[in-house]
Formats: sequence, C-alpha cells, structure tokens
Amino acid sequence: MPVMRNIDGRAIAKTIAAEVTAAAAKLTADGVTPTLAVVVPTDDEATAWYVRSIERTAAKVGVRCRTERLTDPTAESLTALLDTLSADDSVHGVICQTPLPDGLTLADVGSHIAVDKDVDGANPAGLGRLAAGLPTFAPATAAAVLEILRREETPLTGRHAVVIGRSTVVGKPAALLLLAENATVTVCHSRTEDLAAVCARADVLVAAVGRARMVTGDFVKPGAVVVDVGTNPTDDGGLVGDVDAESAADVASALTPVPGGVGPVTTMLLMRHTVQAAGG
Ligand SMILES: Nc1nc(=O)c2c([nH]1)NC[C@@H]1CN(c3ccc(C(=O)N[C@@H](CCC(=O)O)C(=O)O)cc3)C=[N+]21
Repeated sequence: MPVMRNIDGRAIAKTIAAEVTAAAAKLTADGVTPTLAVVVPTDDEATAWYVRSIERTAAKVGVRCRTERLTDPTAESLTALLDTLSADDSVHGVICQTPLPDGLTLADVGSHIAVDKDVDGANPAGLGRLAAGLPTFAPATAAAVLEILRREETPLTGRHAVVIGRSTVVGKPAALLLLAENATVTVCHSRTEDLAAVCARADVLVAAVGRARMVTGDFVKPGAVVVDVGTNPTDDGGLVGDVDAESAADVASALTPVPGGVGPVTTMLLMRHTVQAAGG
C-alpha cells in the first residue's frame, strides 16, 4: 500500500509569506503601505479567532490591518461602511466577516465592496468575472485550494475533479477555478445521488460540505489527491475536517490535514490579494 502524503499547508503558507513580505516591503518603500480593512459585523467566536489570525498574519508580512467592529449593525450602517472603505484611497483590500447579522446576506453586503478591493471575492460581480474568465480575486478559500494543487504539482488538465459543496464562497468558485485549469469538473451537493460513487471517480476531490468526517475512504479513488476545506469545531475545542483522514489515508495519495492544511493558506492568500490590490 503506498503511503499517503500529508500536504503541509503551513509550509506552503510560509513560502507564500516570503513572496508577500518582499512585495509588501517594496510597496511600503515606495510610499504605499498595503492595507486590509477587516469588517466584523457580529460577535461570533469563530469569527473572532479568524480576525486575530488575520491580524497576526498581516503583521508578519507587513500588511497594515484595520479592524472595524460594528455592534448590531443594520443593512444601512454596514453597507455605508463598506461604501466608505471602498472609496478610501488608503485602503486596498476589504473583507467583511461572516456570519452576518440576521436578515443580511453576503450577496447584498458584498456588492458594496469595490471589485478591485474585494480580496475575499464577496461581491457577486467577482463570481461573474470568474465565470467569464476575467481577472478578479477569487474567495481566499477557493484560491487556497488551487494554490495548494499548483504547489503540489497535481495535474489538472483532463483530470476529473469533484467538488462536494456548492456554496458561493467555496464550492462554486473552486469549481470555476478548476475548470479554468482544464479539469473535468463535477459539483456535488446534498441532493446528489450516489455521492460516494461519484466522488470515487475523482482524481482530485475537494470536500467543502461543512460536515465533520463525512468523506470516508469509500469516497476516495485510489491515488486521488484530496483537499479538505472543512473546519468543523469539535466538542473539546478542536477542529476536524470534512474528510475522515483515517480511512481516506488508506486510499488517497495525498491529503490536506485539518488543522494545518487549507486554513493557513487561505489567510496568507488574503494578504497576497491585498498586496496585489495595492499594486504589488
Ligand atoms: N468573509 C469570510 N471569509 C472567510 O474566509 C471566513 C469568514 N468570513 N468567516 C469565518 C471563516 C473561517 N475561516 C477560517 C480560515 C482559516 C482557518 C485556519 O487557518 N485554521 C487553522 C487551525 C486553527 C485551530 O487550530 O483552531 C488551520 O486550519 O490550521 C480557519 C477558519 C475563514 N472564514
């Protein structure tokens, strides 16, 4: 039985960090400090963790982070803030954290983030651009999936990629990015019949369902590369993916672990997008 490789997301993030740090330093020397505005509309524990992680990562690579906390925002106050940040020349990237307050959707709010500053692909116009093959920032998590496959030199042209999950932030953009790399793409979701059998035909399997350890070894084609996007909290305060790593390990050739896989690359790509938005 071939031994499965654990893909080291932290090491990949570190490699990208070196590139981003150099680009940020050059911009700063030229008088432009790449700046990311992080809008935090709800008091949510997972969001708070992610915001701290963004702040830490930004400090490491020389990106300025401006966190904007709102208490009980209305649609009006939140979209007004996003409009203001979109028009502010000292801000290059804008991300609005989810979850949003009740009654608000990312599509409503995201359309108030200028496309050229939309470093987490929240504006539906960005998804349209992605579908049309126009340059745009993909949502950082979807971009991280492709970045990992690229750095792992996973062949995609003509290969069958299966994405489990059709969310606007991960599944759909990941499918579009895989298609742009000439993969043959199948998108599965909660209504898919014979899910395990469809997945078991994938050379590249991307799990973005949000259900702990749902993807077991019988979903995996022997030798497949499996990217686990899930970050499901456990009762004891830990984190597990959508993939049951133990059973998948007997079948896959490579797997991104959780933690230490897609997550760290996601946060780093937010920095790279911000530096790019600043002109780097
Ligand atoms: N607009 C928006 N975009 C997001 O991308 C977004 C969001 N809102 N809201 C919250 C979720 C959550 N999220 C994570 C990113 C990285 C890790 C991550 O790096 N986790 C570490 C482990 C952390 C631990 O051990 O607890 C890892 O996987 O190695 C986790 C979760 C992005 N989100």
